[in-house]
Amino acid sequence: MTDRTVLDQEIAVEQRHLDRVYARLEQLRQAAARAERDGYRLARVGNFGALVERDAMVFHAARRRHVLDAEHEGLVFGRLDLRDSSMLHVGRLGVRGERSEPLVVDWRAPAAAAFYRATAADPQGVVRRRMISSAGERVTRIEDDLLDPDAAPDDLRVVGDGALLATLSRVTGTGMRDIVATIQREQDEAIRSPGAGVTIVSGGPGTGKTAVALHRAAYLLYSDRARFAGGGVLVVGPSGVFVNYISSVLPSLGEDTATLHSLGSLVAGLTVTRTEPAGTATVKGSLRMRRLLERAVRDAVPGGPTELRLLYRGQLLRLGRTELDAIRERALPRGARRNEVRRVGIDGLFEALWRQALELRIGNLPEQREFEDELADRTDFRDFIRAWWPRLHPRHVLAWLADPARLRSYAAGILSRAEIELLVSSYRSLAADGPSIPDVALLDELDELMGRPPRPARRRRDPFLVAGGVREVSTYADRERAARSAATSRDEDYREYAHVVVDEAQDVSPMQWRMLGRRGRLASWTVVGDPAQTAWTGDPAELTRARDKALGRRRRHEFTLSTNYRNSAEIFAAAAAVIREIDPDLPLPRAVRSTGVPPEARTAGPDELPAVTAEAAAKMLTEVEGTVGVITPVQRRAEVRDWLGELSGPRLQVVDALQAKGMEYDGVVLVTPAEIRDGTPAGPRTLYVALSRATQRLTTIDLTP
Ligand SMILES: Nc1ncnc2c1ncn2[C@@H]1O[C@H](COP(=O)(O)OP(=O)(O)OP(=O)(O)O)[C@@H](O)[C@H]1O
Repeated sequence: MTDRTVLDQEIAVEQRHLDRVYARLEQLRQAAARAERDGYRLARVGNFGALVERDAMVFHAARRRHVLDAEHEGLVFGRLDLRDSSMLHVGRLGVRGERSEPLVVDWRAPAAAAFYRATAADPQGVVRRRMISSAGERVTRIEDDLLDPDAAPDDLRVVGDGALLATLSRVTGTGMRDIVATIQREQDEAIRSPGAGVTIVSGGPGTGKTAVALHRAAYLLYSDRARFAGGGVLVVGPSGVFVNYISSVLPSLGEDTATLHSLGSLVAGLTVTRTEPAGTATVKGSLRMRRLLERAVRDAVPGGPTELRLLYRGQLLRLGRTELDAIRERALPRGARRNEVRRVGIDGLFEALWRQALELRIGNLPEQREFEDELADRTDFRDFIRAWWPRLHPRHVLAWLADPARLRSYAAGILSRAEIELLVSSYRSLAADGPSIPDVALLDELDELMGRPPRPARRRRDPFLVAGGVREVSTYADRERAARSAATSRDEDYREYAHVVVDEAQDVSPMQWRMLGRRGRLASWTVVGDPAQTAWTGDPAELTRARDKALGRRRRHEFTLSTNYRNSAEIFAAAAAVIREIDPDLPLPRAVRSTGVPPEARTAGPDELPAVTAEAAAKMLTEVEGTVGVITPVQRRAEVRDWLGELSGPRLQVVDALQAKGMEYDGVVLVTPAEIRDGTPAGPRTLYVALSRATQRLTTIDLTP
């Protein structure tokens, strides 16, 4: 028999199984819909037993239907033939046959772990591991690994080669793909690490840290749904571009309850995408900013009244700037929250005015209480209060920093002169540009420092109320539905996540760790990152302190990934050379795929740069089938976008070197790498990131010296 015939026969075997699975799925779908209808009918019987029964039925039916309805590209992707002659198929969800026999085992179930972990050295009872690729409902390809030849029966066939490499050579789409069919052993160990505590995953570029973080979120939701779907899983990435890129992975794994945010959108009501040069971001990320902001929130409102004048029973009551400042400062001892102690400030005014009225011996002076009521009724007094002690929103106070004199006075003695000037130049354009990503953590800090004006408590809707206001007794089904709807209707400012996943953690600044910590007080954590890629150039001890505080004293589990699945070996060699210059001993991952095409290095004079960039991008679009990223220094992004106007489209994206964090493109055109390297102290690391984004082709364009 030829190899081809054997392969076709084996494909036919798998096709029969897949047909059976799809037929069974259709049956289950119909049964689930029926059960859900019947379950609700049972509820109308109204006795307790029927309610419990209905509960169980609806719970299973509703959940099942939701899972079954999801689209399942590559539903079954693996098969294990075991030493004891049994066999199982691994897929995106578990499916049982009519006699409850497992037709597919969910990839997250313990029985499926061997699919990812077995090796020839440690076969874990697996004789043959088979990877099955399919398009829609058709099996297109199979690849086998014979892990335990001694235990293989004579008729066991082994076909195909290199499933992983075949997957890695696929073209990149606009969104990241799941890797569920080809998770590697070291990755699997991190994915299935215990749900409690802190799981820390590190590794160089392209080692699958993001992929691991997302598959881990899916794994946790599967392994303890009540806890993680109920409390919520928050996934945080560095930028909006990145969050967009990863947003389809969890849904493709059948999980749609996790909440994804970038560091610019974590605060309710904000969607900030503007990055800042690493130097400025480092200053804004320092814990010292908290002290600066503490000064700001205790300051007088810019443009606010500097004196209070009231005509009272023919006499002038007057408080000048010094008295007003003293009243404000007394009402705001350190730690007091400005929006919450407004009443104390107003009482201070009353007190000072009353004392003055006594001193002036105003005739017919009423009781102090009545005097205060009279003032409180007066429009001019109320207008004064609104101007002197307004309810402040964090963005109001941030806007105060646009005034260089104020900013300098808040920062004096806290930041160095050079640091202050970086802030002055950044905040000068705040009104025009809006806040940047590092500012979002400052806004969150201001929110905490100032507190919120007391608001009447909102009544919460009780998800367990059934018709007529009766509280449901048996609640499995409702809890399940409530958990799903909780994910969509969770308060924008929700802070009680059960698990927080932080990607690109090396770039989370101390101030950003504080912002994350506020949302993860009850959470276990998965933190993934690569210290070598950091743009943070501040005090490392400060960073460690802030991070440890956010993560708490929970037990830590550490994992390191060692294979670069993204870059061709040729491209990673160029990136490695840059990081080696500043860190010769850094352990680097191994790139497993070679294309034979080295990166192309071009140069251009300043005048030619626009044309050369456009030409290189156009060429790149013809050389690769998938996506092209044009990566620029932060300050050049807007102009490069203009240069490429006509080329822009779904396949081409222009990002600055900071937005490129975590991203992946088939082809990358890197504009003026020397400017990225030399621009800031974090330059070489930022360039290392930019150079390690491409899967197939890389072109660099530097200015001619
Ligand atoms: N086991 C795997 N099978 C197939 N593809 C994989 C596997 N692991 C990682 N990849 C692919 O490698 C690429 C890099 O993965 P990912 O973006 O998760 O790496 P990373 O470690 O987060 O990288 P970086 O630190 O550079 O941002 C992605 O395209 C991912 O799908």
